[in-house]
Amino acid sequence: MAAGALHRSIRTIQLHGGSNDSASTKEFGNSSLKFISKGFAVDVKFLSNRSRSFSHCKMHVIRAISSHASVVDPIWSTSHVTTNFNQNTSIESSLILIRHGESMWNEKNLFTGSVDVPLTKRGIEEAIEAGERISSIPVNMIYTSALIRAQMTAMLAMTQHRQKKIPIIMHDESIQAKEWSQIFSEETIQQSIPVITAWQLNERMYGKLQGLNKEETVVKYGKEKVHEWRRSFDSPPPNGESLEMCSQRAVAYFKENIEPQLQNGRNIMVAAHGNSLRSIIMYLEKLTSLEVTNLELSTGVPLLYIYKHGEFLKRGSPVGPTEYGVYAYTRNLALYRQKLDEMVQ
Ligand SMILES: O=C(O)[C@@H](CO)OP(=O)(O)O
Repeated sequence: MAAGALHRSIRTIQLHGGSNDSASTKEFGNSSLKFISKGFAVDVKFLSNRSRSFSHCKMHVIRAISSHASVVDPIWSTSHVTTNFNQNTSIESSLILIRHGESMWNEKNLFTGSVDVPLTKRGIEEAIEAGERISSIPVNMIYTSALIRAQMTAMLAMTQHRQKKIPIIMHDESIQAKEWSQIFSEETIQQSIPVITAWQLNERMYGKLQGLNKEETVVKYGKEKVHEWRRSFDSPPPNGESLEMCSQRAVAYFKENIEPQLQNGRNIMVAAHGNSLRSIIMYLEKLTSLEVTNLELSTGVPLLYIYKHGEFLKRGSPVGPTEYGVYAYTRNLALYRQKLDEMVQ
């Protein structure tokens, strides 16, 4: 990333990050400060520290290194990633969406929602197979929900990636967690992929249906009612979230956090859930509330979108690294794959 671009992005962090970026206040008396913010290791020098508020303090960014390692991806070093902060409309990036592999409650046919259940052996295999399918598609950053089934899926999928970078979960829950998970080798950072976890991408909260058997629920409440709870846009299950409510947090998160990364040329994988992804797909494909009722997502099947000119172009699901079709979609994908091929020779 060009230095100017990096500085602009840090300024954005100051403006929008504010208190979330809470640098350790005990360091405020110093004239300089190091901190990690939104995946950037930042060195700053304070020009004025009269304000006690971090977000209002005037500062000069001396150095900012991406701790979101693969943002500056060596394999992409001559590509658009280095030049894309100037709103270049030719920027193109890949977005992979993947619903987690089969979970232990999918297997038992129980409503799961916000309950944090792991993958079955089959789910693990699905995640690995998904990884093979996307193994030649660039991934610079990963977003997952806060739930283990999505996180397992992302991690297992990345074991198959030909780039061989290591996905590392970013811990932003406290200043200490941030400090204690720092990496001190730039080379190691470059070999890592940041994994951002966000509760907003969690499965819809299924209310009083959580833990109930789906078939038994149909017997008790009728097929129509249960279908309405499961697939309608705006009818919430008892005490739970409707798809619309789930969409209010998931799509808002996508727009605020993921879309800007795509706009900056970063290739993203999102590992999440049937309904949080349905709501995101509804946004990407501009589906109506009626159309989304027919949208079903299989476990462990990755979906590829190309982001270009502010539009999301659906590219279906890659079949595998040996399949040529998907890489012919765009020149960048073909070049990326070619570089991977050259690396193994
Ligand atoms: O139980 C759940 O949390 C979801 C996804 O598995 O089920 P449904 O398909 O009914 O939305």
